[in-house]
Amino acid sequence: MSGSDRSPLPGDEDSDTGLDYYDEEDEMEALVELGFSDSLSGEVKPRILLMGLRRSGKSSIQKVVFHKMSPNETLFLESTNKICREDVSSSSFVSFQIWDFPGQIDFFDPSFDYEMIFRGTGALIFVIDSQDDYVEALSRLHLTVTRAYKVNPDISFEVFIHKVDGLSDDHKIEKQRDIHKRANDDLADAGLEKIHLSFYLTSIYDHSIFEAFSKVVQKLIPQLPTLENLLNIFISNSGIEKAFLFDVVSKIYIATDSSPVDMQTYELCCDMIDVVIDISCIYGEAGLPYDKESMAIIHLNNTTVMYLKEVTKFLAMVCFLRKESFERKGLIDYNFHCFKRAIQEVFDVRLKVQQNRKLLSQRRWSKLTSMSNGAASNPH
Ligand SMILES: Nc1nc2c(ncn2[C@@H]2O[C@H](COP(=O)(O)OP(=O)(O)OP(=O)(O)O)[C@@H](O)[C@H]2O)c(=O)[nH]1
Repeated sequence: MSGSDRSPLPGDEDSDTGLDYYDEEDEMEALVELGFSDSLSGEVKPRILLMGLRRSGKSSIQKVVFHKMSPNETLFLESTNKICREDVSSSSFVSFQIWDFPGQIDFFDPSFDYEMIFRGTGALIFVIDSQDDYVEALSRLHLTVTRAYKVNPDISFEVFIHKVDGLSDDHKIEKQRDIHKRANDDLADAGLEKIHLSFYLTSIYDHSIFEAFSKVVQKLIPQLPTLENLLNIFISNSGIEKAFLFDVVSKIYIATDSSPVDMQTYELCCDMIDVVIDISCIYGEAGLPYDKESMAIIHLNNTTVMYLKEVTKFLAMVCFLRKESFERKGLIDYNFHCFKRAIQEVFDVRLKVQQNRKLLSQRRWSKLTSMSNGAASNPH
């Protein structure tokens, strides 16, 4: 084969630049496709949409989870009448944009560019008020999901069956079953059974909303399997029963080991984080309430110990273990040290990838603007 008819190889002088250029463009396309880039601003953040009928509880969810608003204060929230965008960047792992939509969106309104919005979306949370009649909500859910899926089939569709605080346990399960069945039947009738909807029972009056949000956010972390593996290795080497990696600011857990999570354990973790921050604020030295030295041990009863340790500026590991295992604290601390170093590496790689993507995005944007300027100055 002559040099001219073979495909260029990565060692060839010219092809190197060609391949680089191709990769860059390709990666940008992929990023925009996957919804990880706001190509105009150069920002690289997954976008989470909060949608649903009026008064279903969207703004309350956002305020309680990300602004520490107390649930009772949400009674005074005014209706949202335009899209509210917010950046959530407490740690490198919990970094995304939330878009809170007004209740009534008209997909036929030409000023609402839903194609652009869905193209850049990682997760769409549809909130249904479980205390209200949900027939209209279900038809809106169907319309929204089918429109979004056509534009971007990679979106995670999350349905929050919300305000379940007013319902008995039996009633909650009954509602979930009914909503699940009707929503999936509607999709099957439209020949779209391949669309997967995840359902959560939520309320701002307990921890369920934080737990549900944790699961939504985890799906947007590409490194999740690595984090879970590291936690699995850490707990099995240290005799620990359950471990979580928490974002201390939002109390969203970004990963846990592969054993199942129960609500009570999750609530205890949230309470422990609150206690640590509160005590540190009241009795700690001036400065940040959470830093490299942050650590807490709580003996729950005669058999279980909770152990919290700082991992990074915004992340804490909270774990549960038996008292006998805690007697080997030296071994746990050694394993924790290795775990922390590994997390730091994952963290650094992620940061580098994010910076590179941002750079690529900005470079591409300036290339596009210089091309359009050139076209404007040269009409031929
Ligand atoms: N019982 C109960 N009430 C809730 C819950 N979440 C929100 N609410 C109440 O629901 C009402 C409406 O909440 P909003 O957050 O304003 O609803 P929204 O969906 O943003 O409304 P629009 O901006 O009009 O689209 C408020 O009075 C909240 O206090 C919940 O989990 N349980």
